[in-house]
This record gives sequence, C-alpha cells and structure tokens, in this order.
Amino acid sequence: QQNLNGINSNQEVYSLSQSAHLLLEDSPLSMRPLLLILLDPVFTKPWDCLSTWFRNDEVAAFSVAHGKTIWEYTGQDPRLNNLFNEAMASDSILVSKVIVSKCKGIFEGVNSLVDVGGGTGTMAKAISEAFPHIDCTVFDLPRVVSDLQGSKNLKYVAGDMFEAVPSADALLLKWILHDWGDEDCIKILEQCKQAITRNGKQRVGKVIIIDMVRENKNRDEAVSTETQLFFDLEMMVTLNGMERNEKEWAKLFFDAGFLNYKIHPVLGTRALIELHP
Ligand SMILES: C[S@@+](CC[C@H](N)C(=O)[O-])C[C@H]1O[C@@H](n2cnc3c(N)ncnc32)[C@H](O)[C@@H]1O
Repeated sequence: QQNLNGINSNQEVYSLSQSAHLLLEDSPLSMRPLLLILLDPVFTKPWDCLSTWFRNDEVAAFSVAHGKTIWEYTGQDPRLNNLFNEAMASDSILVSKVIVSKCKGIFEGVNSLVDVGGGTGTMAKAISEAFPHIDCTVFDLPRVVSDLQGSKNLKYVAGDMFEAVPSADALLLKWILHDWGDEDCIKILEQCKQAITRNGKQRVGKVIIIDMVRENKNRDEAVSTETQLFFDLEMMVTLNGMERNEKEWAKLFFDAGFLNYKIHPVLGTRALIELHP
C-alpha cells in the first residue's frame, strides 16, 4: 500500500502505533479527547485486520473490523459520535488560536467563509468572533449540525460536500482531505471551486486547507516525522485516506482545476495551504 512506503518492518508499524500512547502521556490536557479516540477499542481493532483487508475489497480496515465505514458507525453510535466530535473540537481549539493570531493575512478581503465538514463549529466560531465582518457557515452532515444553533455571523447548514457546497469567498477544509483517496478529494475540491464567489465571469476567492504536508522541507526541525507517519497509517486503517507530500497535493490541486497554491508551514506537523482557482 502507498502509505507503507518508507516503513520497513512490522516492528516499525508496531512502534508507530505505540507513539499514540506516548503522545497521550505527553500531551496537554486539552488534546486528550483526540488521543482518547485514537486509543478507543473501536479505533484500535481495525489495526488487527490489516492482513485481511489487504486480501479483500473492503474500503478500509475499519470496515473489515466493524462491517461499516466510520461515518456509518458514528451515525449509528451516539457514544462514538460524541467522542469523535469532541476530539475534533479539542484540536480545533488549538489550531484556531494559531490561525486567528498568526495568519490574519489569509482573511484579508474575505467577507464570507464556509467551513466544509466543519464538525460542531469550533473553528468557524473562533473565526466569526475574531473577524466579526465575516459571515461564517459550518457545513456538515445533517446528524452533526441539524440540532446546533448559530449566532449573529455564524450559521449551520446541513448537506453533503460531494453533492454541493454553499457559496463563499473562502472555503475551509480542515482535516477533511486526508480522510479521502485521490478521486474523492478531487470531487470535494471541484465542489469547493464551484462554490467560490463569482464576480462576473471570474471566481474571486480561495480554498484554505489545513492538513499535513509530509516531508515539507520548510517545516520546523523539531517536527516529528514519526507523528506524520503514524497519522498516515491511522488514516489508511480508518478511512483508506492518507497524509500527502507536496508533490501529491499539487497533483490533486491541478487535477481539480486549480491554478496555483501556497503552503504556509505554520502549524507544526500540519500546514495551511491557500488554493486559488
Ligand atoms: C476529520 S473530521 C474534521 C472536522 C473539522 N473540520 C475539524 O477539523 O475539527 C471530518 C468531518 O467531515 C464530515 N463529513 C464526512 N462526510 C461528509 C460529507 N459527505 N459532507 C459533509 N461533511 C462530511 C464529518 O461529519 C466530520 O465532521
């Protein structure tokens, strides 16, 4: 499998899975929900099903273990759904602090923003509070957002990002594309491109991606390759997704019809990518 390039033995796979335990011991309290879900039996069982998955047609090892995709599972199991949404929210608290304080420039000229697959809205809430002139929309599956209340410049819209995405100056994709294989990512990016605000014939706006860029030469020396490889494997096991290097990202962007991109290595193991039509 593509994700296993660079991993030389079962021992290394095992040691990567152990790094999740180490992260839990070392992590600040605020990140515990994220680490707790990585170590939940529902998430660890698929690691035992890798050899079966390599020999059958299931979409991911998660489906071999549980007979359904992770999205079907969270849709049917309130405990896992809450745990998952809390985990995403805990990460967004941390990331939104960096984005609204250190990356103000990316919001210049932006009057509307849709957080595509925005979960329960932690990220969009932080943006709507830091930039009150931006109309923010959290767009996610009905079971995630239909009971949630918006505020002055924040609203929730339910839908499916593979079918259509609400229009805005900026479309945010945080921790979305690493969940999906290339074909699905291109579909999501095409929907986002369609949704960028139009001024006459021209589209004036951008897509903002927050995700890992593997082997990013500009990143901080201290950034852990082990963490990136662990997440690459976690995405493969859970969703048949992957963490991508710059060459793999660029191919996706150009295949989805975007003309240029800029990577800002501002988030440790992750980066912010601006994508223009
Ligand atoms: C890994 S979570 C990221 C959540 C949030 N962006 C964050 O970083 O905290 C992926 C999100 O995509 C949503 N999602 C999955 N399939 C979707 C679809 N077809 N349309 C819209 N949202 C979807 C999930 O409900 C989930 O909230």
